[in-house]
Amino acid sequence: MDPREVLTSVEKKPRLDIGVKRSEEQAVASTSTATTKQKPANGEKRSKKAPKKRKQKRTIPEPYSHDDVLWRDVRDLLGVEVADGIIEEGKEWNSPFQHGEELEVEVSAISSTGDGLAVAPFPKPPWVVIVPFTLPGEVARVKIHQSHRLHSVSSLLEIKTPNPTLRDDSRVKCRYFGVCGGCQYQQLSYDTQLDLKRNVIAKAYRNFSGLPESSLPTIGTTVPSPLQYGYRTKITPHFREPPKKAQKPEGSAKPDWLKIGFNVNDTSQVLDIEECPIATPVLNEAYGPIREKIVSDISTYKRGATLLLRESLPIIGDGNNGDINPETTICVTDHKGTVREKVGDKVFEYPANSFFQNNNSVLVPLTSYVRDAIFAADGISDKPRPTHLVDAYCGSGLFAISLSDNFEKVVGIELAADSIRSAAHNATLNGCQDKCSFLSGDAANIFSVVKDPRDYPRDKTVLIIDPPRKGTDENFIGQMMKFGCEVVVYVSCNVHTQARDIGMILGKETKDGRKYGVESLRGFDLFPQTAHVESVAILRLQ
Ligand SMILES: C[S@@+](CC[C@H](N)C(=O)[O-])C[C@H]1O[C@@H](n2cnc3c(N)ncnc32)[C@H](O)[C@@H]1O
Repeated sequence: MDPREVLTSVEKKPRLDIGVKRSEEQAVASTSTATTKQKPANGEKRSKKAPKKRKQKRTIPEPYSHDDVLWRDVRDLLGVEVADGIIEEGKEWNSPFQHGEELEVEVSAISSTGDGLAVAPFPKPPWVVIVPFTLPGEVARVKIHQSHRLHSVSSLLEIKTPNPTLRDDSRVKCRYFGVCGGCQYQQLSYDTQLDLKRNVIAKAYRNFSGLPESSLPTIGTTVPSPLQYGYRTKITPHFREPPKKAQKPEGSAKPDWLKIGFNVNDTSQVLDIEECPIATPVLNEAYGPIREKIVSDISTYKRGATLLLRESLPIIGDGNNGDINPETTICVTDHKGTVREKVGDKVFEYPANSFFQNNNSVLVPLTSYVRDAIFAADGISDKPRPTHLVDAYCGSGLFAISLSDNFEKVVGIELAADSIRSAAHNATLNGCQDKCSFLSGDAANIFSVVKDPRDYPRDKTVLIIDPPRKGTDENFIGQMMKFGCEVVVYVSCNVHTQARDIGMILGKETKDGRKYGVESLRGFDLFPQTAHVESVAILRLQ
């Protein structure tokens, strides 16, 4: 069954007291963090009593950003024709709500950003209210705190009628859930989370690829993360600078103004957080003493700071120290330190402040899936077996090195100088330095390096693209089409820019007039309990 059907067409369910009790607690937290009555966070100017009518910023969101994705969902929920009609009349900024207004709404859908979406109740004009931490079918009391184009953002005061089919609050493992902006889905079953993520991919391709549904394969079920809590190997809690009139803290007690943690949902206020259940146990153990040290040293900080906690295998001597006990891990906090991690039988070292995937438990399933998909046609079609691998946006060499056993020659390219140094070092660490080379520079430069078909025969070459959230660009895609290798794997942490790029790729032809088709498309859950999804598309020349 299409997960959307489960999640958007929910019959009314009887009110359940258990849901009400939790939401009362949550209401205290949500109201206390989202209204102007609350003391401002450290370093922020105290706002005077909020005016009833706030000047509304009329900003159109950056394409493919979080706000743009939300906007598409708002437009879909109102109905594209209705929304476009209001835009034509120039009334799309006329919010029917006052700042601070409280009302009851019925949530009818869940957005790709993980928020509940409700249509403003009659007699309000067509308008959407965004209600965080709620599910389709739930009736909630909310407080409006911002208005944008055809929608207003609210904070949740109380869930009056929970959706008992989807919600089970006993699943929630974090005491900050419902206030912290980190997780959206702890109240859901893990299967529902995976279904929702599949639906996000479907919507992204509908909204951003420009491709007819018939040109895409059925989107596969989302591959689960082996760990659903305790998986994050990196966290970056932060705190703000002490307020000017801050008293020197007495003894070891943490002053009230000092909040060390993550942002309150949808705000820039810091929520004081003592533990994070999605982070690994090693990070949580290290975090308590780190917090205590900050409290005792706080008078030495003139500014705020972002902490870094990253799980690592111990590195002894030059790092080439043979067998590593995978059970023993440490927490690296030095931004300039080195982190060591094992993925399957490969070892990776990288600078603590550089990019590496944050959920180690799912990296073997992810890299094995990519390998199996690349060789899926082997022995079935008359095409030659791939022998050469080009890893664009290679970071510290995760894909290049993990898959190196399956190829004769591998090349990676990466913009960040320290990551590319690590990739070369990792090739040596794993004994594949003779077949792997790594180049520093913009990803598009790789095509001038692999252009000689004697070095990289097109029919035996695979290209992996794993760009940052903004996706790749026209220059890269143009050169990739001229290169025209047999298989392309596009891995992305932002399925919306991936959909845009794949739409572009499918609209172009290689030099010899061939086109790519999408052979498979599915999500990987690198971020359980959150609305994020990693999307993997396999493209093959037709
Ligand atoms: C999502 S990460 C993927 C890294 C690697 N594939 C991995 O999984 O560990 C994207 C990488 O692209 C790099 N990057 C960003 N812009 C780039 C560009 N124009 N050319 C090459 N690399 C780039 C970033 O530094 C980052 O390491």
